[in-house]
Amino acid sequence: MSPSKFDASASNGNGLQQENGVLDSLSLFHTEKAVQELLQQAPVQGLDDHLIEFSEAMRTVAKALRRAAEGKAFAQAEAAEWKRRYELERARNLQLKHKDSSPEEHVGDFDSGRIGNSAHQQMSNQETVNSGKGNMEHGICSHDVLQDGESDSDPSVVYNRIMRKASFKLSWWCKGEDSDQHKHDIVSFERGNITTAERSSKQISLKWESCPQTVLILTKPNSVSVRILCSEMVRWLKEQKNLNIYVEPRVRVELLAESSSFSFAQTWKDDTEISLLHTKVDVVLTLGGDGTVLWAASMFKGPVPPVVSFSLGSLGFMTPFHSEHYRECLDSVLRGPISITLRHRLQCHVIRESATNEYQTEESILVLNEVTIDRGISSFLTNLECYCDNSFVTCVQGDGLILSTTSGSTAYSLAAGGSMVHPQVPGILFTPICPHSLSFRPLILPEHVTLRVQVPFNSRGSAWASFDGKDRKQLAAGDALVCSMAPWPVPTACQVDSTDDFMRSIHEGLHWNLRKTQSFDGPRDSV
Ligand SMILES: NC(=O)c1ccc[n+]([C@@H]2O[C@H](COP(=O)([O-])OP(=O)(O)OC[C@H]3O[C@@H](n4cnc5c(N)ncnc54)[C@H](O)[C@@H]3O)[C@@H](O)[C@H]2O)c1
Ligand SMILES: Nc1ncnc2c1ncn2[C@@H]1O[C@H](COP(=O)(O)OP(=O)(O)OP(=O)(O)O)[C@@H](O)[C@H]1O
Repeated sequence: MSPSKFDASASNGNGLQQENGVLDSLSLFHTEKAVQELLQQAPVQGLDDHLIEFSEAMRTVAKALRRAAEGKAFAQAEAAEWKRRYELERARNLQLKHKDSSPEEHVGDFDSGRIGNSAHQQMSNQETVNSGKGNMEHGICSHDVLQDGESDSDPSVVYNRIMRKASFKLSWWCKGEDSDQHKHDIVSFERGNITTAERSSKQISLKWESCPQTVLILTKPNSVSVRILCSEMVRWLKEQKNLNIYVEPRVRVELLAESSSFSFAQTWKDDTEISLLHTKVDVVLTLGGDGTVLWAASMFKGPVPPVVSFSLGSLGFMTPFHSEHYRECLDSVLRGPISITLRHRLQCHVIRESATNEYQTEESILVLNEVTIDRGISSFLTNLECYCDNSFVTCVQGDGLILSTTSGSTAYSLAAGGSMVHPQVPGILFTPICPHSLSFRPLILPEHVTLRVQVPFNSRGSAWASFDGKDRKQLAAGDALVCSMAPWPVPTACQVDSTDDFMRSIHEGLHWNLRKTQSFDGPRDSV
């Protein structure tokens, strides 16, 4: 036995306090490392059976500790979300209190109309608070007036400015029913009788309760046609609709290079300002292909304003609007109501092996299409242990695994043999990539599960996770990726409704089931 192996087994023995059943986590950390080192060494002839048993036990302990770390990570995420809600609520109460004490001032502010644009080339760092009546009061989601606080740092900021986010209401829309077709405001499961009358797959409709005032335009880079359309659209939105317009810093530079008259276009300076965009922007417009929609979604790490996507790409699965008709389309969107597809996103946490003791995860990443765990440049099969709510699912040995949303079901997952699923279906697709097995079929799991993909210690190589095709992260042996449905979907505006748009996309974009119709001419069933 080599000296290192001897040391490892010795330290393992010391670290386990088996007598009273209490595990010293720090010692375990070293123990686990030692076991890994031990396992990485070539097997020695006649290795003691007890040592093998012992290393198996160590693996089990390591797994248990990792699960505890993951549980903690989720608890932290949940606590952060509750804290955020609490702070919103507190800010709202403070504001209401303030309102009560000086009603005229606010009525005056409210009536003063749109925001002055001139001084706002850069988005201010102001804290924006939601004075709405709580997220769930009016429906699935409802926004109310937003008010900017004061900034004492930036002299270009106009003080006491009211930044109002347009308020809207989402409701189920039952196709074929008369009246004004806008039915129940909110799904309720608290009526005593269980019915399935209000199915989640019904069309969702967005009705503005106050006029949208601010749009964010995101564009595909390096495209002449996109650049031309963007400057035309920015001008039209300003001159005809008198809207506040945000663009990316790159786009603002391009606009100003074209004409200094675009100085009204606002932008942001840093990530903090990007993180506040959702509190200011009423509608997001994308000019590009599906990649631009993914880009838009990735800018919002929390709630996402309604997204209206103009098609200037090759496929355009999620871009239903034709850019030639942008005026009519925007007229109708700004007037409302709009049919909406609520596209679910997945929230992914990478949990490092070292997090076992540190109880830490990296910042979570939200994906609109999918997270892929593949073998990267490694020539070995992936070896991915998969768990669903802690139940073992399977071990993926092949090129990798795709965990996809239903929106992403028509992207990479489709290419790997997964089903195409209507984007309004709340589920998570579990699609292997080139599995080296004859019996591995893709799965679709319910929306509420938590999936964990673990690179086992005996894996020959690392795995790589990529998020909507971007941000590759290496997963070494012992690392895990934990994934569940995010609470912030991406509301995308439909051209007709979510089913019609989906069908049109699979027919026009993918030529689904295209076949020449068989002629009547020929043999027939005899009667
Ligand atoms: N073998 C494959 O099919 C494959 C391989 C890698 C990545 N992708 C997909 O590309 C996406 C990234 O897109 P990108 O535009 O940044 O990269 P990209 O420029 O390489 O485009 C990928 C293609 O996928 C299409 N696409 C993207 N999302 C789609 C969706 N939800 N439904 C139908 N088609 C969709 C795009 O229109 C584009 O034609 C990834 O999320 C992944 O789904 C697919
Ligand atoms: N605003 C943006 N900033 C940076 N990158 C972007 C932006 N919008 C899109 N991209 C990236 O540019 C790439 C191409 O974008 P997009 O998919 O929209 O165009 P396309 O490839 O021409 O269209 P299609 O996907 O329909 O073939 C994508 O990888 C996307 O992530």
